[in-house]
Amino acid sequence: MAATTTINPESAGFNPATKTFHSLRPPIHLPQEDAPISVVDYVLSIRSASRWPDSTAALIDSATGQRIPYSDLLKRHKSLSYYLQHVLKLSRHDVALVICPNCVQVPILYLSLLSIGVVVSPGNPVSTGSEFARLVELSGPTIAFATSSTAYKLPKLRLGTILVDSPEFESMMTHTFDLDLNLGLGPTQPSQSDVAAILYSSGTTGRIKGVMLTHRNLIGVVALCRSSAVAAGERASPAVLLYTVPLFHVFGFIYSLKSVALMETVVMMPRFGLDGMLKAVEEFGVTDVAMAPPVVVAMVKPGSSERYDLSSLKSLVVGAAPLGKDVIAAFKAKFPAVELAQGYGLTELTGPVSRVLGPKESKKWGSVGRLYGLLEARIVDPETQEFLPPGKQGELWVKGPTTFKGYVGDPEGTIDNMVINEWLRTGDLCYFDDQGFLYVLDRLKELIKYNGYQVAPAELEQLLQSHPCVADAAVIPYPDEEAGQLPFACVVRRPGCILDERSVMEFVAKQVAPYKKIRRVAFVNSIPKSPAGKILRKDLRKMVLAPLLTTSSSKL
Ligand SMILES: CC(C)(COP(=O)(O)OP(=O)(O)OC[C@H]1O[C@@H](n2cnc3c(N)ncnc32)[C@H](O)[C@@H]1OP(=O)(O)O)[C@@H](O)C(=O)NCCC(=O)NCCSC(=O)/C=C/c1ccc(O)cc1
Repeated sequence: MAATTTINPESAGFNPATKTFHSLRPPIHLPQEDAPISVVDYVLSIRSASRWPDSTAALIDSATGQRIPYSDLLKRHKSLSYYLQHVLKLSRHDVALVICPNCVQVPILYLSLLSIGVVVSPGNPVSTGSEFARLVELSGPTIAFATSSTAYKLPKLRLGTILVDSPEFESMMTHTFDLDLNLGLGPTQPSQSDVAAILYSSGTTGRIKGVMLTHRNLIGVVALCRSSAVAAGERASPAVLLYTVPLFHVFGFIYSLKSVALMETVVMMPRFGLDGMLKAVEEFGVTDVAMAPPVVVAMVKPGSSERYDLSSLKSLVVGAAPLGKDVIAAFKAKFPAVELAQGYGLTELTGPVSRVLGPKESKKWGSVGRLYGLLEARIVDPETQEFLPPGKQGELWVKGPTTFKGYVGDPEGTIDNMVINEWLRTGDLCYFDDQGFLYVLDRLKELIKYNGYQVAPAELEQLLQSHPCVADAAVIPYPDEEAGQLPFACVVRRPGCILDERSVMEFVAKQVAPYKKIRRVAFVNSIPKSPAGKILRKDLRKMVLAPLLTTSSSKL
């Protein structure tokens, strides 16, 4: 890390007077805040300035090869919007749950719901019935959109559940209604301050939280993504993107909007598999892939990708969790022509905060890039709350128009802890170097990242404690080369009870989505706690994990 004395604050974008980091990217202009436009109006206005023809493929289904050109996407969006508004009678502020794997219908559904002011609330289709019940309780949807393989898990809603993989849904998108192409939304026209989406994020308390994002927030991130595309320079042909990241989390959610704005072709894979992804890259000439670190780990394994022609590939945008330097080195050696662009983002900031841009910046191994144009940042000492200069580590705080509106049903409580004078506390331990590159070192908040998904230890601890043979339990992250971290349970058995590792894991697995499963168990005599009863996780990590790991304990 650079020493503070050698740092020129200006080259890091740091203002010593305000102790604030400013973006080094070109400024970005957003529409007037009171302009009556939705994020869809904004996306479509950018799209209409694109130089690519409407015959460009908007969406490709990797399994069937079905291609939907932009001309058709727009027609489908108009028809579906009409149907939702005039037949189903959905209106501004209604909430729609969307429980679907990645498929070509979802971006069209998002556009249509957002354009008529319906709040889109996407959830993970592998969640359990009780997890869905909690989402419904939080966001109060009137309708759900799901697939035939997920719908059975959803509670009954006022307007029921529409299956997006049904012939009926296809006809909602393709029926030629007597359309006034300008939908004439009148009073249903969303305003920028309206909530546009509720995304779900794991709370450290174990209760899932609904993160409210406004149309203004989404307009902000579409503008950020567009500025990156402009900075990256013109392409000879439209970019062909493949998302391995799910459309129900912020990374995939905002990418589905920005791809329409930039007229990118998106290849959809319903379920991730490395071979399926590489085959799709070869078959559809994919240029860019959005992914979480485990996919990079899989790609660098010897023999994993050699039989595919990946020459179309220009860049990988990697976010959702840290990427190890050894994996970056292996990737660079194996794919020297492919840019590995790390990014950093979080749901409460509508996704992107920083990213690496272009081949020169991608040489900064381990950095998650520079701040996006609309954002400011501070590095704050967690003990003293002092604002720190480049080269010093502290909690990252971020300010900008993409800061979320609040958590559903918790207007004051949680947001007050997270947002201080418009500054969002990220809960991540970071530093900026002398050129404004951001590095994420650790998480201050108690969350495990499994395959780029957040897992709250508290949620699993509550489940474990409900087992009749468990006297006490704590869950900590266990480092794993492929998944990043695994949920690891430390369990105190009740005297006289027989309880083994397998039964602990099965007990939890039955009640949670697969990514939250406990994947290792240790039996201990007690869980170290503070006098106030708080689990001393650092002590537990040292006590339980250090003997199990051959790597240095600083990695824990
Ligand atoms: C492609 C991954 C890395 C691996 O996929 P996988 O191999 O299918 O594994 P999963 O983790 O999805 O699945 C876990 C378990 O669920 C199972 N599963 C799986 N899909 C099924 C199924 N449809 N049916 C039934 N069982 C199943 C799966 O089999 C497995 O079961 P098990 O055998 O117990 O391990 C996948 O995990 C993944 O995409 N993770 C990324 C998550 C993600 O996007 N997180 C983003 C959060 S938002 C964020 O951080 C924003 C960052 C950001 C950064 C920069 C920006 O510019 C903007 C934003």
